[in-house]
Amino acid sequence: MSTLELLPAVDVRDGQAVRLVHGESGTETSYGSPLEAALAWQASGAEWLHLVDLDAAFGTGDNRALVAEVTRAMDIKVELSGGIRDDATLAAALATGCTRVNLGTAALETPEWVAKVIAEHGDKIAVGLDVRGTTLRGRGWTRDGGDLYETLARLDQEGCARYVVTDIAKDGTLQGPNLELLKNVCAATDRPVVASGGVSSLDDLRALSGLVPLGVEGAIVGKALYAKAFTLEEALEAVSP
Ligand SMILES: O=C(O)c1ccccc1N[C@@H]1O[C@H](COP(=O)(O)O)[C@@H](O)[C@H]1O
Repeated sequence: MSTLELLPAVDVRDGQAVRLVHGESGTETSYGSPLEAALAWQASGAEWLHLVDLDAAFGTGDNRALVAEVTRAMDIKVELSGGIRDDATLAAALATGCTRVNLGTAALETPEWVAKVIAEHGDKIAVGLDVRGTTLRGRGWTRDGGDLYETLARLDQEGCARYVVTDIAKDGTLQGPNLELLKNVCAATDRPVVASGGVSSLDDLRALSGLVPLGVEGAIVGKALYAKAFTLEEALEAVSP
């Protein structure tokens, strides 16, 4: 059986590594230098880094130079997201050498552009499906963007390689992942799914590992690592077969 991939998260706001609660602006807890955080996850054995420019996602500026510096400093694979919405921001993101980018708002607001870049870049493009219930949210999770399953069907048809599914109600809360949502998404698509939101314990990671046969490929872990609920080494051990 394949091993669940773990993607420690570094979300950057105003130059700092932060965690939010429910993705809401103003709920930040700061954890210092994004580069130091990323290097620490790499040193602890991470194979992936999930790196988010939150200011670009919220439209409150950007941390592009900093996320590019962090990406270039990594020897591991980087999934880069936040504010990648047009040719210029996509080109800049890919030029960092990241392994793939994660598109959120663009998949809701400019579907023709997203279909074009999926066709051009294949599995370098993932789409972030950030949901409340079954309603997608964009622009820093502040605006509704349509139905999850209708959008998923459209993106599947366009050849989207992978989805990063975040339950906003769980994100940053340490309440456990939404396993029902993940099962439902896996039932609706044959593409790999990266789970995001709510991981609080090693048992949560074991539960997500149990969904690997259904199509869950990986899990983003944020608050639990920063809050020291467990170490990354313990997490990697927990998901190893
Ligand atoms: O990761 C977060 O906590 C988060 C909170 C609020 C908004 C976005 C967030 N993260 C990620 O940002 C990208 C979407 O950016 P965009 O819409 O393409 O500009 C996506 O990966 C979200 O999961």
